[in-house]
Amino acid sequence: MGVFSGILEWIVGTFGILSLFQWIVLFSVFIVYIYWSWTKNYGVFEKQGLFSIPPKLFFGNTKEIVMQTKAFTPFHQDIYKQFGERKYGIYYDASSPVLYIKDPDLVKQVLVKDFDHFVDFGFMPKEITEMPINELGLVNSVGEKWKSLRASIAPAFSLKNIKSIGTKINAPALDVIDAIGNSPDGEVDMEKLTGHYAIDCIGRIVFSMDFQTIKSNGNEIVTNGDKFFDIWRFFFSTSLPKIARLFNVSVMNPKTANFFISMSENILKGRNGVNSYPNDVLGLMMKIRDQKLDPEENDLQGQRQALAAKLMTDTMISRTLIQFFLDGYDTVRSLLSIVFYLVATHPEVQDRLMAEVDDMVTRVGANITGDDVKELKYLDQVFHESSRIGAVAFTLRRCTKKWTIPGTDVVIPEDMGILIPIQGLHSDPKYFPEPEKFDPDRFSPENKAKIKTGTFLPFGMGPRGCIGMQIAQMEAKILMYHVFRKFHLEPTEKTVIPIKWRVDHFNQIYGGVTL
Ligand code: HEM
Repeated sequence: MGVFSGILEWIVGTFGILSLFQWIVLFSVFIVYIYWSWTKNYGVFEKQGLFSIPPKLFFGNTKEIVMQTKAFTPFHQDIYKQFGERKYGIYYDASSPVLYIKDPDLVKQVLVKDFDHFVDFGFMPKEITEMPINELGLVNSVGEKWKSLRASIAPAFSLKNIKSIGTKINAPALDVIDAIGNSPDGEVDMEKLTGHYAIDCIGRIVFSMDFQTIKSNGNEIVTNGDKFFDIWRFFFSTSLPKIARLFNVSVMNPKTANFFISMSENILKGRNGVNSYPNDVLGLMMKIRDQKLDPEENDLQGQRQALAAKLMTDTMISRTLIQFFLDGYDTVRSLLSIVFYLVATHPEVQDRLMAEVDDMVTRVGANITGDDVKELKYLDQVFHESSRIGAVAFTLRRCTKKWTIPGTDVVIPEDMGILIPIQGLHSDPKYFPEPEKFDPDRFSPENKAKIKTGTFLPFGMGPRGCIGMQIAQMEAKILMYHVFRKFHLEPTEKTVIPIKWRVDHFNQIYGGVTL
């Protein structure tokens, strides 16, 4: 409603009250403009010899996703197959041609070697990325701003600086154990529970607070976290960025964004009054801001530390805090749901995993630390294999400096998107034989070394790879340890086997994960 009344206000404000004829002319011009701007790029790269999957009017190659007739994972696995043995080609994201890269060496080149040409994410057109209303931290930052921002907040995400992270996460993991134990019929919705766990981990790691999400079976944080993305806003803004910018339509649900902004600001205000630095991520960011970190001996690190202090304003701190909710909730919930689903449906894996966990229990009991986790080798294999099967479908970069596809004369212009098909690579039998099989031994120490670089990317790769990877892995592994220390999981009548994906969500299992 807001958009349409905005458009109407703008028209009336600009042109005054119009006659019916003028309305018809205006509407026709608008339709012709939309059609032209939508289709003007179709076929451009094909003339230079690149293969493409023929685009459908308005949808490009995304019709099944937009119409929700196919889930993200199988959709992207099929697209990957359609490119056959080609190393790259053109994929149409609605009206935009995107360079689709299949070859792992080229993937490495884009994400690491030639990173300077691909600094920005390509999930949103540049026009809307830079709108203040869409500015929610690192993910949305571009160019030099991103570089400085990432360098300044990196210490807050490193495990070295959160030494007690493992111990902190034991508390929410024990709450999960209680919730499973208290389930009256022995049936547990693991998807819901792992989501609550992800929120409580953020509370402990970032704020040293108990949000009590698990204990109270949900709260306002979960309700808002579930509403962060409005699909219509995303499609509207990415398909018609100029109009979205004109009418200030944000990609995120503004009420939800405001909820997290004011929550983060309030916690920070409360802390600013107290002259101490608790041992958590917020405490670390405050130390960076106040230049209270131990000085670095190395010159370069010292310079970075000084730069970080300059950038770490209160606004920056609260934006970074939101990042934890934005990126650390849904992702962790999805991955942990997949872990538990896959283990429950593969008893032989569960037996081996429980044997390893039991051995650790005799030594450390319920108080596992980050260092102990490193010794759980099979658990690590199970985690990696689950993240192969349950990875996000793709990641996107935007070309920030003209780039020539190696060995060709084809020039990729600034602002063009580059798609890295994570799920396609993970499901390619060339790199992962029998890809549909859940086989944690692919990641045994001897096999892991054989995995080709650029083919396994659950957290992306290179300077723009996932900054929360270590935290996410620790959260997942600690919970796996506690759950398999206490329980044996089995599918229920509700469990859909083999795995199927929901069409209305990026990465959730069809039928849920009731175990
Ligand atoms: C299982 C959990 C997670 C998965 C599978 C995941 C996956 C990813 C992927 C695939 C990317 C894109 C990387 C690329 O394109 O190279 C990414 C980026 C990012 N992730 Fe994660 N992530 C997870 C958890 C987290 C957590 C817990 C946080 C923060 C607390 C986080 C923060 C971020 C941020 C800030 C970026 C953007 C980095 C940048 O712009 O420089 N992620 N993540």
